[in-house]
Amino acid sequence: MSSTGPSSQTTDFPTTLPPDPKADTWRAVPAAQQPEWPDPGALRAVTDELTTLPPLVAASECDTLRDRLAAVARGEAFLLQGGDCAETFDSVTADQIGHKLKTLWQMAAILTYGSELPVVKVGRIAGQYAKPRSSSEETLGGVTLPSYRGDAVNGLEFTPQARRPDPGRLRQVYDHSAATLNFVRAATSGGIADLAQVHTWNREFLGLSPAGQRYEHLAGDIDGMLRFMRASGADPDRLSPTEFFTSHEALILDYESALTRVDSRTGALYDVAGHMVWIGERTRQVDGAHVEFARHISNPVAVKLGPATTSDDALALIERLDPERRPGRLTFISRMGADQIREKLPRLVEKVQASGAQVVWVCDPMHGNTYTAPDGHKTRRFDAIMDEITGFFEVHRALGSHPGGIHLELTGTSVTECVGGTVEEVTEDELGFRYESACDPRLNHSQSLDLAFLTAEIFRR
Ligand SMILES: O=C[C@H](O)[C@H](O)COP(=O)(O)O
Ligand SMILES: C=C(OP(=O)(O)O)C(=O)O
Ligand SMILES: [Mn+2]
Repeated sequence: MSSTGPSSQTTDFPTTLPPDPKADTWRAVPAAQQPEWPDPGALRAVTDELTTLPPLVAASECDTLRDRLAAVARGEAFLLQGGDCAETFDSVTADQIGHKLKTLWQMAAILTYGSELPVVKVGRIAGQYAKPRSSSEETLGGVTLPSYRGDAVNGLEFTPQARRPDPGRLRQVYDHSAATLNFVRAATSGGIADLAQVHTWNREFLGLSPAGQRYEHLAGDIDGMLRFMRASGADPDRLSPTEFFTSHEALILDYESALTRVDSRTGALYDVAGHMVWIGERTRQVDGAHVEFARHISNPVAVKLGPATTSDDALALIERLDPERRPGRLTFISRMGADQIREKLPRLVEKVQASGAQVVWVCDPMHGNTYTAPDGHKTRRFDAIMDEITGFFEVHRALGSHPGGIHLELTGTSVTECVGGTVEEVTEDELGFRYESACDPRLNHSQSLDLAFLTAEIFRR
């Protein structure tokens, strides 16, 4: 404790201090996809309060993630990033969060074995509450209302009251993120899941269906590795998958900047609402407000790159977001679609390689493969998702770059939102059984593990 006592403004403990004007330079620049808050005074009251609240994550944890991502950029680790398209306040329960974590741990164990690399685990979790939309309005049965923009902004229910943007929700985002993060920290540090336990869960999963037998060779190899470790005196039961980071799309800049603080150790700015933040395909304009905000923070930052991205766009984003070329600072998440990745990704990778910049290359095989099923549900085919991942590996292998990771929308339960799967198939007719997503279709537990085994097989080929 500081010698001047607890009332002092500084302590020996590294702290984060209130925002600095650099957190607000985005206000002078056009910002896409911002809610039309009906009452600016109410918004101001909430963001003023948010600036006084404690950080959700520590700046030093963001630095640790940047180090881990630097290893990914060098080809020495693999990133698994996943979670809901849109978290909802109602789904902040031990069950929902626990199943999601368990699914990510299980996938990470499979991918660690497949890639022979450490897997960096990052959730789309504890802050993923805001959605960019293709259209700002939705029409149902002749009635037109504002689109749902995530629980951070309005309610999913199709009524004028629910769809009215309410800035009080931003305070609820903070509270629900804090509760989620608290549970995640307890679950990851509480020793719930060591490597052997996670592998037992994977074995149970494979035992559930005859189709699971197709992954028997991989599971058997992992058994052998665990036996080998025990025999060599390295106790796998003590290898807990403890390290876990949070991420979300930094979309609503009033919220993100209210939670941006100065790190007293270094004077650098950090967005303390999550360890890593990304800029979406709809808000990645080089001269736009989201890039302007992100360039001032020291967190690891990612940008989604859709099929219209030019190599000049990619180079300009590097210049703007990572002028100092800090290892692990910048991740590019391509989301081209299975039918375009082999054509569109190579040029971007080649030009970035030629510039000498080192970024982390990640594949989001979800957002370029969305279609509407005959019954009206938004869905994605498991085969197309796997095809985009396969194309991503092919492109990087051909160019000598590292396929650094995968970014997925998934849940830990048995929802029926994506079609297909090789272990437990979901058909288009079954989408209505358990379609629970508030926005985009997620892989369910079985499809997520299926994808991890297939990706491990790609590594092994
Ligand atoms: O999650 C991503 C976007 O918010 C989502 O894909 C947009 O969906 P929309 O095209 O239905 O607006
Ligand atoms: C909005 C999203 O993706 P994109 O910006 O790539 O469309 C998302 O990740 O949910
Ligand atoms: Mn989505």
